[in-house]
Amino acid sequence: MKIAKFGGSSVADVAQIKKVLSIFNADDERRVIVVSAPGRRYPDDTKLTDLLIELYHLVIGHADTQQITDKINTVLERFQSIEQDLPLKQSLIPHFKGKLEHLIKETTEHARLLDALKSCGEDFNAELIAAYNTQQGIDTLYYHPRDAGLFVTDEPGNARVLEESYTAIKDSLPPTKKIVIPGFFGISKTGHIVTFSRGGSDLTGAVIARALDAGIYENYTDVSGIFSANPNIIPNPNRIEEVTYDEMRELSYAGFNVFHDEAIAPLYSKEIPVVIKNTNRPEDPGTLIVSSRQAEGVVGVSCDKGFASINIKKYMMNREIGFTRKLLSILEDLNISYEHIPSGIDNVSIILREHQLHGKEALLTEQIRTTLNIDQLSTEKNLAILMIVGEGMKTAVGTANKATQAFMDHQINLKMINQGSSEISMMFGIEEKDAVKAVKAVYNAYF
Ligand SMILES: Nc1ncnc2c1ncn2[C@@H]1O[C@H](COP(=O)(O)OP(=O)(O)O)[C@@H](O)[C@H]1O
Ligand SMILES: N[C@@H](CC(=O)OP(=O)(O)O)C(=O)O
Repeated sequence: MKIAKFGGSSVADVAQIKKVLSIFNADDERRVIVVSAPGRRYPDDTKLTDLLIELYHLVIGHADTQQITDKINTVLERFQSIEQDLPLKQSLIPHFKGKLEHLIKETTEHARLLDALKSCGEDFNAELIAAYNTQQGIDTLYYHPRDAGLFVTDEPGNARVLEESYTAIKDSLPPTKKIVIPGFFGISKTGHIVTFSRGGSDLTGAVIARALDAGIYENYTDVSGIFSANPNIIPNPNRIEEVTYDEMRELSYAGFNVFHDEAIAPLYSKEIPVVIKNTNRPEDPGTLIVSSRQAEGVVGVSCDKGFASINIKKYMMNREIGFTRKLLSILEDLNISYEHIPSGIDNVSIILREHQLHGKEALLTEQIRTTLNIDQLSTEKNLAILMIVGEGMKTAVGTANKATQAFMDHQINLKMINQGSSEISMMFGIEEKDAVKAVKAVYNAYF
């Protein structure tokens, strides 16, 4: 059995949706598809999810009724134009309109309203696509995550999948029918709609693939696979034929947004392979994500912005038993997650995503100063992290040298270097302003 997920670019308009359905219907093995909300049709277009977020801000900002109505209409017009062009005989627009108005009227808590509105993009799209396929004579069911058994934690905007979902989904979905499921959200045990982080429809597809023990998880997008660097920075980059789960997790974590980094977790323990394919060129082989491969050198160079570093210095830190534990418990108490902890004998840096500091920075630094009696503390922001990734790095000699030489040749100030014990990636901390230059320089050094 194959589970396929189609991203926003694959369902942005009628022409794209028809390509999706021809892929869906071409193979009986392809039983469940997960769809995103309509994405951008042209570069300056707004993703439907972003229109829904704008609607939320108007509602909570007590904008006048006309502005809210206009935004609801803008959302509905995207679906209406899809319906008209298909054409769908029985309009779903009155139903969608009622649902949006009901949510706005009845949802009092802001975080809940945001999640509920954000979910409507994928939800309406799935319902519409299933209805059209049925109209075309292929009996197709639409399954809301509530009915599919996709249960998640209750953290608005950042849901985690609950383990019990896997059996619930297996038990809920009829084994012989074609099914369309909206991506990006699940249902908490208190019955609330909770969304994943942005790009999270990839995760929905992965969860369904694992629950149904799929032979393959196909992830359809607008590029013919994963490239060794972001194609928006490097023109015509090298296409990766095969990449491991571990390599992909590192690459998507640091900016390869073509596949959500959390989507690897449900798949790797069951060794369900993933193929990244192009909806516009389904005949292209794409990129296969697998558990192991014959690896040589570096497979990809990724870079992501928006990091901060808290640099701490204390003489004799290396002799102080329990220092790091106390430091980490401060982060834990403030519910802050970190990314890397490069350290020296008398200093340690905590690298985290800048958004983790929002509203907590003063408290965090104050607690570190007072609890740990340190000598110096400084915070650096606007950092980028560049990663070179490859299972082959374990055995290759001189890999780091190529990157550091590239930084030197291009006058890029290197703020820190870190290599995890798995030796499949190396992280370089640089200033955000150097990010594009650095990717070009390092990519050219390896490819
Ligand atoms: N290394 C990479 N390989 C392929 N695509 C990448 C890479 N890094 C970034 N991208 C971008 O990811 C995009 C696909 O992801 P996304 O926009 O989320 O698609 P979808 O709407 O299908 O989910 C590509 O169009 C490309 O611009
Ligand atoms: N629509 C959501 C979820 C998603 O996965 O979208 P896409 O498949 O277009 O990346 C978002 O924009 O974040």
